[in-house]
Amino acid sequence: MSDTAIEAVGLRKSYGGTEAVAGIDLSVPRGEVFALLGPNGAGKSTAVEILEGFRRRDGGTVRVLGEDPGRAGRHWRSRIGIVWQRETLVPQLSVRAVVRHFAGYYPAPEDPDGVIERVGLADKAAAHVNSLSGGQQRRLDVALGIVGRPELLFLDEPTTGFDPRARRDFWDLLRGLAHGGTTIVLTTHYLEEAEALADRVCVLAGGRIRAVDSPAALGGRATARATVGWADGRRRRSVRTAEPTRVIGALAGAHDGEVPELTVHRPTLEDVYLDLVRDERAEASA
Ligand SMILES: Nc1ncnc2c1ncn2[C@@H]1O[C@H](COP(=O)(O)OP(=O)(O)OP(=O)(O)O)[C@@H](O)[C@H]1O
Repeated sequence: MSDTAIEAVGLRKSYGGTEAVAGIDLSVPRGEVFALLGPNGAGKSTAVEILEGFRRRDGGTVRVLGEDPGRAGRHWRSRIGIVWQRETLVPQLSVRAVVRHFAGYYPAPEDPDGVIERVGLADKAAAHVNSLSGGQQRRLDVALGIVGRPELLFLDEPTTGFDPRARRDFWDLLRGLAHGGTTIVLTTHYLEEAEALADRVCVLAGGRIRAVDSPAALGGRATARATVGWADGRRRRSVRTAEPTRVIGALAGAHDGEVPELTVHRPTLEDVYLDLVRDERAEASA
């Protein structure tokens, strides 16, 4: 079995005159949590749908779990889990009935009640699906995505509409899956979600990859200069430096101890993300 879950080279897709995915290379090792970030219309869904085998590509080579998703069959599909962006559309069935039904599609599913428990819906197992709140429906979507014990799980904006507590619980669930060896590809607009979960993030804009790296290192974050700020009487002073500790040491000496209103700022993931996609907006309007 290959150590690579996803390998794409020169992946392309256009809709009429719109080049949605303009030749991207991706390599995702097994067991990784890989987050795709990018503004609306960046090409994330198109790329992911090609990897899932739901959309034809115009060019490039793609291997997902060792097979070409454009040709792979049912067995391959049973090794993949998908959590869709839309709400679950099922008739008036109970949560348990829906999860049992989906479990029947897979050769070696998890116990439906165990899955319901894992997504935090145990007390809703007998409830009708259409009585669930939006966040509870998303949990059910996740249950349906993982009941087949996927080797590779795709999640499209999974925590939209979650309250903060539900989001944290959901992150723990994903961490548990990753810990168990599931490869996870996540698209999200929440940068803190990418930072909390992803081993690597890929920023896509205008159908092209702008950067791929760990959240800590993306866009040169790890080595970026820090901004040290302090109050000098009534004036606010700041300096950008590659050596913030040395600057603070000097300031502490100059102030004989406590430096008034001391702050140290390093670029956040949001700062570098906005820089990366700002370039793209400038190119688009040029
Ligand atoms: N079925 C389609 N027909 C025509 N154009 C499409 C189609 N699907 C997507 N596009 C266009 O392709 C581009 C990429 O869209 P895509 O949905 O892949 O972006 P996205 O990054 O997933 O966006 P979002 O964050 O809004 O979900 C956009 O310009 C979009 O308008």
